[in-house]
Amino acid sequence: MASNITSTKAATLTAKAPIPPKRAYVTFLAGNGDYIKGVVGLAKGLRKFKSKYPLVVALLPDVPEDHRKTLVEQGCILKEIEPVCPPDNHTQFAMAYYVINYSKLRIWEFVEYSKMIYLDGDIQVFDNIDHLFDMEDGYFYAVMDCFCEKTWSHTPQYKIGYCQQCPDKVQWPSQLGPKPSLYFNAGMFVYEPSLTVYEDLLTTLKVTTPTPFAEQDYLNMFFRDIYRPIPPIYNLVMAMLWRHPENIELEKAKVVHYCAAGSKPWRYTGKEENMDRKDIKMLVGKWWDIYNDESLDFKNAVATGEAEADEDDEAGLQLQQFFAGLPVQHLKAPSAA
Ligand SMILES: O=c1ccn([C@@H]2O[C@H](COP(=O)(O)OP(=O)(O)O)[C@@H](O)[C@H]2O)c(=O)[nH]1
Ligand SMILES: OC[C@H]1O[C@H](O[C@@H]2[C@@H](O)[C@H](O)[C@@H](O)[C@H](O)[C@@H]2O)[C@H](O)[C@@H](O)[C@H]1O
Ligand SMILES: [Mn+2]
Repeated sequence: MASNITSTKAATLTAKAPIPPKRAYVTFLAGNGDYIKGVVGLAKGLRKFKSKYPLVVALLPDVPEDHRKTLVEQGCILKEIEPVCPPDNHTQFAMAYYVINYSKLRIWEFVEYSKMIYLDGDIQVFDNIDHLFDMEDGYFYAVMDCFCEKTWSHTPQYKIGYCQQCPDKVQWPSQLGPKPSLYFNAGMFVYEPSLTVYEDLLTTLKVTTPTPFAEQDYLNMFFRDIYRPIPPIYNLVMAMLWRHPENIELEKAKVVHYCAAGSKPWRYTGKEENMDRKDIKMLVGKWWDIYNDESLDFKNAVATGEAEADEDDEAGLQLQQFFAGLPVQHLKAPSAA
């Protein structure tokens, strides 16, 4: 009898126990090429800095079995997604392969998670960033991009030398209409999965003409009203090092985005423009240190019983100070996105 009472009581208690909101990092993997190395490196970097949350990998059907096995062995949670194709159009994407990046939109369907941080496979973390999950709900958080690379040569801002990183250097001419809204790099962002937003994203995409930066342009348009910039230490877009060094504190970078041409560590030759810089060589070396560190392999980390992440309160405080300094228009209530 006692066991029944116990089990009934336990069942009642369990039924009432609130389910804590689930959080995870998420990245995107397509093809059978070498981006697998980027994702393995990212999984090991998150582990090195004791993140409390798992890494989900949204992968396209063309990711081969051996790559999937490697990811599972590194403790990743695999979720296969169907490709998302933009409307037929003859847009010249900044990089031809950007067309596959629309498939990133599938991560809004991962509603088993209340909040996720998306990180490109060519990103590495160099500190614990779990505190970003505690930012106020209802906004889309990401780091502002730069318009100065020739990948932007198709845009009016590039043509007149305007960049949001230094808005006073070249004034936006009124004859070009309103100044462009703040624009984020879509290699890293903090978002909340939602089926209604997911359906809206896919429906709106059907009637949106594709543009050179593919899903990055699309996400900037879609989330314009709830976008909140976060400090560049959370997504060091490599070109900032030579385009806007005054905005960068390299030693404080918690997230580095190897997005400049020739900067992918696993393909690095040092031959492309700017790739012979000392800071680039240092960042590529730091990426390889993590990638080659066998103690960070999942099987070894489990064996040594890695400790839980200890929240970095100082970083959370600095983030609040950053928001306090934001112009008022970025603090307005979120509209339905
Ligand atoms: O062949 C590819 C190309 C891209 N990606 C994924 O798509 C993301 C966006 O592409 P990329 O980072 O090369 O764009 P960039 O940030 O350099 O413009 C990558 O980080 C990967 O996560 C991939 O898995 N396989
Ligand atoms: O599909 C469009 C891509 O656009 C972005 O990359 C670009 C962009 O940031 C430019 O500003 C840089 O000049 C360039 O180097 C960089 O590759 C995202 O990082 C990537 O994830 C993806 O969304
Ligand atoms: Mn990238």
